[in-house]
Amino acid sequence: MSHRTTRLLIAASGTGGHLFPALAVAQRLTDCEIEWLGVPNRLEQTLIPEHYPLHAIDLEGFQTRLGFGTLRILRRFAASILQVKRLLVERNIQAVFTTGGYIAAPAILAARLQGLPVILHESNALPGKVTRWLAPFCTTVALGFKDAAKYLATSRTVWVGTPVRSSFLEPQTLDLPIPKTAPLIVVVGGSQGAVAVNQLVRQAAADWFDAGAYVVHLTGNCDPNADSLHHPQYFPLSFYENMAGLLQRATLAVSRAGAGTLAELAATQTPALLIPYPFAAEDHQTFNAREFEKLGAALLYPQEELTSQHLSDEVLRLLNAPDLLGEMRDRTAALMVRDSAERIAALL
Ligand SMILES: CC(=O)N[C@H]1[C@@H](OP(=O)(O)OP(=O)(O)OC[C@H]2O[C@@H](n3ccc(=O)[nH]c3=O)[C@H](O)[C@@H]2O)O[C@H](CO)[C@@H](O)[C@@H]1O
Repeated sequence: MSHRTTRLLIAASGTGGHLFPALAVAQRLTDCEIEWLGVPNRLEQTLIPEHYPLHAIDLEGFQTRLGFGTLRILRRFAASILQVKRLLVERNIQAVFTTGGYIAAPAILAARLQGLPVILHESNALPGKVTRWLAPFCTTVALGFKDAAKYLATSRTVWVGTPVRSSFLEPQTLDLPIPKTAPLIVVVGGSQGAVAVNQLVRQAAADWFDAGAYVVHLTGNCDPNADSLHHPQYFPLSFYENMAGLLQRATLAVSRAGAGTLAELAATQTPALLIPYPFAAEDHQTFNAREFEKLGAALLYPQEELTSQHLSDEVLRLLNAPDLLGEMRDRTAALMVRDSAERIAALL
């Protein structure tokens, strides 16, 4: 029997929020030959397994004002489209999948120039600029949040949720010395950590320790004070692989509102106190967080209004309200699509 596998290019780059959903889809596409498109010096260089050939293009963000330098950036952008187009031909690619961001722009345009189908996954409640501009060129735009469709009225959209790594769908064990019955607060700042949240947490944590809680703090590797708090109930880690095990065990998460982490919080039904990154493009994390807040799955705290005392009190209030935590946990169910990766794989 002759067997022809589909050759697919995945364009996903930069942050965990773009890479992990793409990896989750790739894991499900066992009968495709996958090649990866990224840029030099970003997370894909360490995260993408070797069995996906990784091609890097030199792409400068075009989040720039018109003026001096614009022409140079446009010229480089045009060159990057041609570079991807050449890659599509040389590697005999038949379809393109992208999770948005800058890398999506040359990938989508090159695919269309080649007449290839493109599936774009947009995980945010407020679709990014590249998605809004280029969605009409895509065969289908798969959405993490239902409401995002209203920004993409002229495109073909379908709600699929946001894929999480397959480890989230099975119970995992947590390899940290935390007593079984102790409340566990997990602090997540996205794939790069969140220095402002880290500071608030370090100031707020003393009361949590007094209440018997443990804290696993994912600090990222850009925080100069990451090593400044020491306590037997406190585990600071710059990056942790076993997010599934950690969030499954967590009593409560204190988190930024990146779409990737939110999908994981829903998958593990972890109640959360969300502090959106105030400088995210077009404040999109606040839009994400509102989707959780309006269903009662999380509480939202704008960073500029939050003091360490308020954070400390709010966490203690929740830890002392098991019924409320239980309700929040139940409400995350409406936000979780268990077969999100399979739905995207089916589209592809
Ligand atoms: C600052 C910023 O603009 N971030 C954006 C970025 O995601 P960014 O990567 O910042 O954040 P996300 O929450 O989407 O994803 C983080 C990912 O990293 C993983 N992780 C994190 C820490 C750790 O120690 N171990 C680990 O595995 C998380 O489990 C998650 O899968 O793209 C997302 C998708 O477009 C957006 O919604 C975010 O707003």
